[in-house]
Amino acid sequence: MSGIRASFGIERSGFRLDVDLSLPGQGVTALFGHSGSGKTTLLRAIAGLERAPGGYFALGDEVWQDERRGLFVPTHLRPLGYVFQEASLFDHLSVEGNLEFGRRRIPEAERRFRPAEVAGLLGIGSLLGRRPASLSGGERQRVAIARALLTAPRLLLMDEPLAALDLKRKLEILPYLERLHDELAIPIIYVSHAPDEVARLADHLVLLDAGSVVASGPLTETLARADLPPAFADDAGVVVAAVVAAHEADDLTRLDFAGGSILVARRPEAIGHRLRCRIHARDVSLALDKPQASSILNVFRATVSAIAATDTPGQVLVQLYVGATPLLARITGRSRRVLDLQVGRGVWAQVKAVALLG
Ligand SMILES: Nc1ncnc2c1ncn2[C@@H]1O[C@H](COP(=O)(O)OP(=O)(O)OP(=O)(O)O)[C@@H](O)[C@H]1O
Repeated sequence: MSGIRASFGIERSGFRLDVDLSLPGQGVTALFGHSGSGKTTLLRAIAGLERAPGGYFALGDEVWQDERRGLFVPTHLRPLGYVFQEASLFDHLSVEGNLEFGRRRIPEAERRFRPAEVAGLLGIGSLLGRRPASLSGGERQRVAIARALLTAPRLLLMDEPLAALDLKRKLEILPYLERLHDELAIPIIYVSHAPDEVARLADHLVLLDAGSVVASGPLTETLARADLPPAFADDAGVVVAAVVAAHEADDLTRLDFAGGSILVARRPEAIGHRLRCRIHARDVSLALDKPQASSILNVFRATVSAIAATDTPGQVLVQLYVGATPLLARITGRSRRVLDLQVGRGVWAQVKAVALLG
């Protein structure tokens, strides 16, 4: 399958969704934006639950909607799975009954997974005899995802599937979502307003603001942009793909990335394990000379590639490259002047904190 095309103009009182997107046909695409930016409306339009003149949607060469040709496949005939914030399970059926319901919705010839396989993937094999009312929020959500998968979807839509869960349940379910990502060849469109969730799971990122797309591109590249609207600069930071390279003395682990390595507090993962790290722009500071006596372990030679204003008076966002890896640093306008930072200039970047995303 090649990519996904989605083009919608949907008018509401005081709000207009206006998007024309080309998305990859595999991996996780995150729709990210503030409350009211139109994420759910876009997901509903993709599902065929919102209809407006001129709408177009295609998954590879399967066109589900092309209003100009009078084509509109109704939601129940679209091979998609939709997982909501709150799992809507049938309480009168056991977990197994709920899964069976999903499987029976489609003809035998179209079934792609066996219930045992899906139950294994989502770690719910021991829950099959239970009633949904006796499950935790995280378990219910895993059952809802399993049921959606048994309908053999060609596309999985997830609307803040973790938002109703507390942190402990969120952390419990994230590895299962990662497994979906790694083991299934089903594209997932994932709505979230939690930056860490997006940083951990997504491959492609769409930023929505007031119904419009302000950026759409590969996750690492898009997060590293210094020119995003100020509303997104507040929480600016990059995601770096790294691999566990060595466990060192002093309870440290060394992670290698394209262009360097970074030391973090000792990790349990084996050498060779891949991890994503998030480095916030506010945790990166810059110097012209290599800092000699510093408590900060991670200092990199870097080259300034862009400088942009933020909406915080007196602060700028600096994009730099450490080898092939971009970083962002949020510094004051005064520091920029004192250091005479210009595009192309070599600097030393000190990274004060690294968040490991598992
Ligand atoms: N049924 C509706 N009728 C009229 N306006 C609506 C309807 N549903 C949503 N809206 C409006 O459309 C806009 C976008 O809403 P939407 O739910 O898509 O945003 P969102 O980004 O998903 O927000 P959140 O993160 O809070 O879920 C909002 O201004 C909302 O008030």
